[in-house]
Amino acid sequence: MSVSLTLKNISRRYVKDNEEFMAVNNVNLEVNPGEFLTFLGPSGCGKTTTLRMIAGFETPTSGQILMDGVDITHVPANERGLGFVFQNYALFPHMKIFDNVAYGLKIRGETGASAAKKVREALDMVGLSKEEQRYPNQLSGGQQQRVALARVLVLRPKLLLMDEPLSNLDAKLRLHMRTEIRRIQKDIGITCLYVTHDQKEALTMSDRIMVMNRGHIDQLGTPMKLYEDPATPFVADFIGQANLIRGKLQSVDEQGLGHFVVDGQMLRARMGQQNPPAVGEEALLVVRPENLRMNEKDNGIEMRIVNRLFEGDRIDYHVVLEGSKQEKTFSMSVPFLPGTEIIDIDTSVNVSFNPQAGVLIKG
Ligand SMILES: Nc1ncnc2c1ncn2[C@@H]1O[C@H](COP(=O)(O)OP(=O)(O)OP(=O)(O)O)[C@@H](O)[C@H]1O
Repeated sequence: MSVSLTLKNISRRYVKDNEEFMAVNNVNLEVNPGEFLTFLGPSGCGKTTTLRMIAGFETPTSGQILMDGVDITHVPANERGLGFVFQNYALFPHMKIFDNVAYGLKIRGETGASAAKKVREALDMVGLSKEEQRYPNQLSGGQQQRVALARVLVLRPKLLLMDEPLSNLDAKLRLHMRTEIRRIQKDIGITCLYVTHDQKEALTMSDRIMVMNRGHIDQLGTPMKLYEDPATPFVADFIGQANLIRGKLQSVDEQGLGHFVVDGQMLRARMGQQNPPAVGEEALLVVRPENLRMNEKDNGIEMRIVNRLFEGDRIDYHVVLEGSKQEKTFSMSVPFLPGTEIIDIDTSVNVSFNPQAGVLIKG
């Protein structure tokens, strides 16, 4: 059983330092049944507040929340039938894993054989059937996190809400748990809303990502769409690494490529679909470090290498536009393969890219 969720013009106002501000500002969202949707953004952008309003722990200042078309805006949290997993997943240390998972059912008055069956099913979902007689401190951090998930899943929630559930785990375990959580969510087919400030986590786990910036949605889309066609400089910079190069859009040719002038030099790039600039306007070219090439001439611009970082599998060159008013350093990431030529700092190079690998946006 999976449900849809709709947010209609949801806002939340708070008072901070005696001033009112919008922590969440007019958010509209349709979450599809069975979807894994992530709220991504920097600290303070309103992710947690949005999730807490869906959970029923906060009341929106205005707007509506609908589950399968039914208005739940004012339904108390414990009547919404949702499961919430926090980053602090304190298990009861004196209770066996089985009892930790059974606890919620017991509170509801469900005990006996049917409750035990549900507990075993939940433990099975998270792959911990064999551990039911152990205590939390006998399990690894990742296993404990899965118990926390089982404890929520045993209640058969209609919707799973997760707020930074992996942030207390070490880096390696975090990577492993990304795959685990996604597998479990897919197996059950439950609709899931997930909060993180980690863009890699969002990219690898989500069906769609809602990028939040200062209380509003900057962009909503699939991970690939956000990466390839960012709507704003903020999204371009927050998702992956991006070079943002300022210039002016001179014209758009019959292939749909924008002709873009940067310090008197002409470059061609794809027009952004989400937020294209107008001809004659100042605009930004977004090009990823891995898409820049050296000395291939076509669609290139003269730059000077100012730094070089060896990263093992790649070399990261920092380059600047020679004699430009743009004092920014751009980044070019070149795979380090056998025979790769190493270029010295201070060398002038022609830095180019395939026009399809650059995108022009307003900014
Ligand atoms: N109860 C509250 N009273 C006043 N301000 C609040 C309250 N809760 C949150 N805020 C403010 O609202 C803004 C959004 O907070 P929120 O916790 O939703 O952000 P977030 O994106 O989840 O960030 P983080 O990742 O740091 O939790 C922040 O500026 C925060 O300080």
